[in-house]
Amino acid sequence: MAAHAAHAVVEGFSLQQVLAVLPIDEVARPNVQRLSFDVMRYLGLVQFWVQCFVEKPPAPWLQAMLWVSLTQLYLREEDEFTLVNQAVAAVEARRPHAKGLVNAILRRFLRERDAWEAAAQVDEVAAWNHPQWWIDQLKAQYPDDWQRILTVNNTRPPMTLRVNARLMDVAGYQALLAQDGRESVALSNLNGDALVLSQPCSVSVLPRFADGVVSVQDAGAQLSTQLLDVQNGMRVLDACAAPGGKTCHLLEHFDVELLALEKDEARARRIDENLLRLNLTAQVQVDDANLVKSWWDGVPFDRVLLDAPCSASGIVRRHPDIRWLREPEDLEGLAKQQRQLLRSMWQVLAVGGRMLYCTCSIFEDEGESVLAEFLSHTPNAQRMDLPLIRRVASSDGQLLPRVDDGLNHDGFFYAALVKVA
Ligand SMILES: C[S@@+](CC[C@H](N)C(=O)[O-])C[C@H]1O[C@@H](n2cnc3c(N)ncnc32)[C@H](O)[C@@H]1O
Repeated sequence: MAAHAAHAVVEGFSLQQVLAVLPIDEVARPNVQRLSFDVMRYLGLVQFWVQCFVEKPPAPWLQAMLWVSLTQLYLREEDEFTLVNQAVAAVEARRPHAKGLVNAILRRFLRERDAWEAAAQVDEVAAWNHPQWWIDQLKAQYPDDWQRILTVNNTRPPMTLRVNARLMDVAGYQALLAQDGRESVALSNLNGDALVLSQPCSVSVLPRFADGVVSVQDAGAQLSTQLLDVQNGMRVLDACAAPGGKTCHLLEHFDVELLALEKDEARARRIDENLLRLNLTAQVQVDDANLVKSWWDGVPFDRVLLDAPCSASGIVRRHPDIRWLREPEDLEGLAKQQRQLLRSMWQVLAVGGRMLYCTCSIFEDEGESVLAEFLSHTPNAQRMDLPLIRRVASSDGQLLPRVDDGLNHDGFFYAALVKVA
């Protein structure tokens, strides 16, 4: 199943889509997921090996079986002979004639591992497991940090929780987790509500998850609530709201009148589900934020959160297939959407009000460039300093993905704009 999933991603389907439709036995699902996600993190490497060391390219599914098996052998997390035997058994069940070939290639890897690894070092795609255009873009933008970013992108993500400030504080929730034998680390350097579990688990076993005491959300995403600078009683718009992570976090802190807009109806239902579980209230409306006349009653908003659709280049560790699905040309289309949304949302912001523009991208084309273009055409927009971002990221608004002590978060771009008279 993991080989089918890997092959489908190479054909252009997202892993999430594919894993939702493949006939996977529920007992096997967590392992299929793990194998599929792992192979995405090492796809450049294992494709390079198959290309270099397998003389005649095997059929697509067999190639994908080799990618999955080589990834697991490379990671050295399981007994290598068990892995080879199981890979061969899986091939035998579907393509009996290819069993010998797969057995020979995997055993050759075990014998020649050092040489295979050394060969991959001279190929950037194999060494960094990202497409060449992505590596080049990061090198140009972050000459000192590109290697660190790519390394973080290839790690398994932490399971980060947000404790519902209306019901409990982080220390209280850590105590509940400890009663169940679960260790966690508070990310108080970054955000007062965030903690990382030492071992990821299913939400169904998290204490009081069903009662809304806790949600799953990256610590970088949790910064939007502080950066929007909301006060009780304000009228707030979340213009691109699904699945509602940022909407719910805001409502866990403030009593505001909140409109959550979302273009995609199916995704909008997830905002409702989250509000219900967390016992919070907002007006959820399915609409295109750009069609201002169709949804706006003409009363300006004190705060607007614009969490725009983007390449998701900052959350690659959580969605390791993204890098293989995106094309460099996608960035211009996304930037166009972002510029359009900024212009539309500016119309509904009150004078003196604040808009927070954010994306989960680390590409300049979707952050600073979009903002510079907007500011050059909008004389009544003033960019605010964001000391919180400067403290943890030493830049104006670009948070790069990190896994240091106390700073474990995805990559985000944040910019706060005030509308002057
Ligand atoms: C980055 S996600 C938002 C994540 C959300 N803010 C959260 O924290 O859970 C962007 C969302 O914007 C929606 N979207 C894209 N274009 C839109 C538009 N023109 N109007 C409204 N929603 C839009 C997408 O369907 C997607 O759900």
